[in-house]
Amino acid sequence: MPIKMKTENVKVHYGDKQALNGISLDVKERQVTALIGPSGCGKSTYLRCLNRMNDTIDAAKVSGKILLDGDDIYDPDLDVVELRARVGMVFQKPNPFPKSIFDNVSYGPKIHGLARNKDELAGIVETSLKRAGLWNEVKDRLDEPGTGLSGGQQQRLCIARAIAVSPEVILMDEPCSALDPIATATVETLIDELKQNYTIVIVTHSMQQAARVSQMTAMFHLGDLAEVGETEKMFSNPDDKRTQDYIMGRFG
Ligand SMILES: Nc1ncnc2c1ncn2[C@@H]1O[C@H](COP(=O)(O)OP(=O)(O)OP(=O)(O)O)[C@@H](O)[C@H]1O
Repeated sequence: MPIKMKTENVKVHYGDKQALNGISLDVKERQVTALIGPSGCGKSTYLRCLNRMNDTIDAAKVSGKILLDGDDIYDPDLDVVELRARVGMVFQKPNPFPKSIFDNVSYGPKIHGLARNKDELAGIVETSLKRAGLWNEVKDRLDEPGTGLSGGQQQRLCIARAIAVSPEVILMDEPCSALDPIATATVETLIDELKQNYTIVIVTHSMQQAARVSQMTAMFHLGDLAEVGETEKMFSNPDDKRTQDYIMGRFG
């Protein structure tokens, strides 16, 4: 698979504290890359580098190179709003807007001018909800508030919202941690389907989830990239002792 995003020697400081010590990692196109590692090792910080979400944290200073299709995402000519449409994000806690199901999904396409008229907009909403595996459950109540859905449905709504602006990459920060096992299984199946069209990077605390959904796994430890490799190998025969210890449950 070609490389979709490339990071070279990425360092992040929060004030005096260094959270990432120089991460060089390639994210392959149309694959799921899982970021694993003990709490506080820098997984979310790294994820936020990929669409410049760390810009929104005053104390955060990012250095190093971050490339999307070979282009520097810190290029001054690059529009960060555009970048975040290309590299979308789904958060830990489902966070639908306090608006209707329809408006939650149509908001992004509207502000990015992706639809020429109402019918086109409705088409984008339908396609996005279908891709997120939510259409059948909500098609008769698109005017109802998104916040009235179950947790698992809300998370799929947030995934539909991310998909609606036709992203190339979707970043997911522990997207199932607030969901029950059944909703988790639904979202995991969805992630597996989404990789046909999108490049996905997911932070997860669940080794089982990483093993189930990802093709590549990157193991972080104290701000370093301990090891990266094919998920199958990482979970059966890791090279790094820190990975072995972590997946055996010895720390974290
Ligand atoms: N906004 C912030 N301000 C200051 N320090 C921060 C901030 N966000 C994260 N950190 C620090 O940076 C380090 C890495 O945090 P990060 O959240 O990236 O780790 P993580 O691996 O995602 O952790 P977890 O698995 O617990 O979510 C931690 O020491 C954390 O305390």
